[in-house]
Amino acid sequence: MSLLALEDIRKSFASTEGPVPVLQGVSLSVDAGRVVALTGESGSGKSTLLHIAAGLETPDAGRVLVGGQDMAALPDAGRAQLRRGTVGLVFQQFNLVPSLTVGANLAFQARLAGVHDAGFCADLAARLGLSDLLARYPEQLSGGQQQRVAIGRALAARPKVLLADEPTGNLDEATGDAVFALMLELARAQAAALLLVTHSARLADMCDRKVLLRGGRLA
Ligand SMILES: Nc1ncnc2c1ncn2[C@@H]1O[C@H](COP(=O)(O)OP(=O)(O)OP(=O)(O)O)[C@@H](O)[C@H]1O
Repeated sequence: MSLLALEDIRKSFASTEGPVPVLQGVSLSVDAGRVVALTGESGSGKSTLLHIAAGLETPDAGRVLVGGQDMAALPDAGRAQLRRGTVGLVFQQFNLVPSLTVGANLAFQARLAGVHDAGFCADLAARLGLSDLLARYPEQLSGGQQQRVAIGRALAARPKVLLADEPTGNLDEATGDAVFALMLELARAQAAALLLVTHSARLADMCDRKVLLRGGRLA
């Protein structure tokens, strides 16, 4: 079954010259244990599509199904619960909680979802090279360290659907490759659906499928 299904998604943004269509009928599904790379040039609408998949933005038309459930058909509380328990997000703004340590940030999503596992969290921290930073606060981290915390926070909650927008964009090549491989390994091991945006053809080649967004449609 598709854990994530986007059906004929359309989205325009208002501008002074009138509405600008960004997504013009995008359909995409990601099955359990599969990793799909979303590519496309800057401004092609990749982040917009990911935000819609996450329920953070509403499409003008089309449906988003998570685990077979239509996001728009759920009441706000149900949508929030689905997002908390099922969907993991790694976005370009890392949205770490500034008042919490790295360790508490790593555990944050898992605690919200009611699946916190201290051992798994510690293992993730080690694999992400964060073990020595657990007592620090986000403002005391580099951009790449913050990015790894955001990835760890999402992975620690063992989401069934993981959406990631250039998740290794702030990391050097060797670190980025290792972190990318970890995301793929866990998604496959946990039978999660992973949809990620990447500008790297090399990283996209490591995924099960590559899709290209161009002219508002998937090519
Ligand atoms: N809230 C908004 N209001 C108006 N226009 C927007 C808004 N969000 C995105 N856009 C426009 O929609 C288009 C797609 O933006 P989006 O961020 O989805 O592209 P992208 O493919 O993720 O780009 P990049 O690779 O540079 O991150 C762009 O032309 C952008 O200017």
